[in-house]
Amino acid sequence: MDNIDQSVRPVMSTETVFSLENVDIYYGNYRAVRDINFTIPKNKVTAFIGPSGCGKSTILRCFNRLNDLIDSFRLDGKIAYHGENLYGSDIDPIEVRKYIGMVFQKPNPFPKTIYDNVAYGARVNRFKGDLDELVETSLKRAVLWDEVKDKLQESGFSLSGGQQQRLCIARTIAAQPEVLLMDEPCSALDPISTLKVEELMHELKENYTIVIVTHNMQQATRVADFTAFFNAEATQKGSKVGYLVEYDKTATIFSNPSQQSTRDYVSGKFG
Ligand SMILES: Nc1ncnc2c1ncn2[C@@H]1O[C@H](COP(=O)(O)OP(=O)(O)OP(=O)(O)O)[C@@H](O)[C@H]1O
Repeated sequence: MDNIDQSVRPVMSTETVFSLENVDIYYGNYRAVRDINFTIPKNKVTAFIGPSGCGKSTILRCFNRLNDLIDSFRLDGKIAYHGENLYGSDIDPIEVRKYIGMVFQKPNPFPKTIYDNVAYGARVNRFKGDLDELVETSLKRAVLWDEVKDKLQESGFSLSGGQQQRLCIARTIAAQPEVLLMDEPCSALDPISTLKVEELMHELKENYTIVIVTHNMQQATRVADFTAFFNAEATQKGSKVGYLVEYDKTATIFSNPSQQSTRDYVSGKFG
């Protein structure tokens, strides 16, 4: 088995946003991931890669406490956000989601106008500022403004898939989060839309910390500063448990990984 401890080097160069210490995640009696230790740096893009079922989405969803909505979910160990226990008894998961936004695999605009999609979170939070300005700034940051500025009152569904995904990113940004979690945000998009969302990530990381789950190796090399490779192994009970094999600069993971299983995965030998 891989020597895990030596290969999961902490990223020390920049401020840490999340740190995970001895994290185990369960769904009922089933342990989905085990012994996760690493940190997510601020204003960088971190990619999670690995074969299906190794726990990438499970871990991502822990960062904004989305798994709390699943009855059987349980987390052991600690996830800290800027040093504070994200699962502390005094932490309100709804507040957490204001700081840590999520963009999903399939674009999921609300059945509302383009404007109202972006303004939605601000209205819910009784935003006191200039709503028009917030909508415009968010659409500009999502690099969608020029394409929609003349049809803000049209339905979000009238947009193409790629535009809908950027609308969802604008909606997330409008809530003024610090972190953007993206769970395979391009898997339902055509190559041109994918490229636009990837370019967007480069721009957004100036202001946001981004964590992205992707099955697309090229995408990880294009967008991510750091990459975490997860794998899954069989347990004695016959189920599979996910674990972190290696975490490093993306260039290292793809060109000079320290673990053979990482090398095999990134070169397409399994997964
Ligand atoms: N709500 C749930 N209830 C029970 N088990 C779950 C639930 N969500 C995920 N799992 C299980 O946890 C394990 C990890 O799943 P997860 O979706 O996190 O993996 P993944 O690496 O993101 O997979 P993929 O790449 O296919 O999306 C899998 O065995 C999965 O079946």
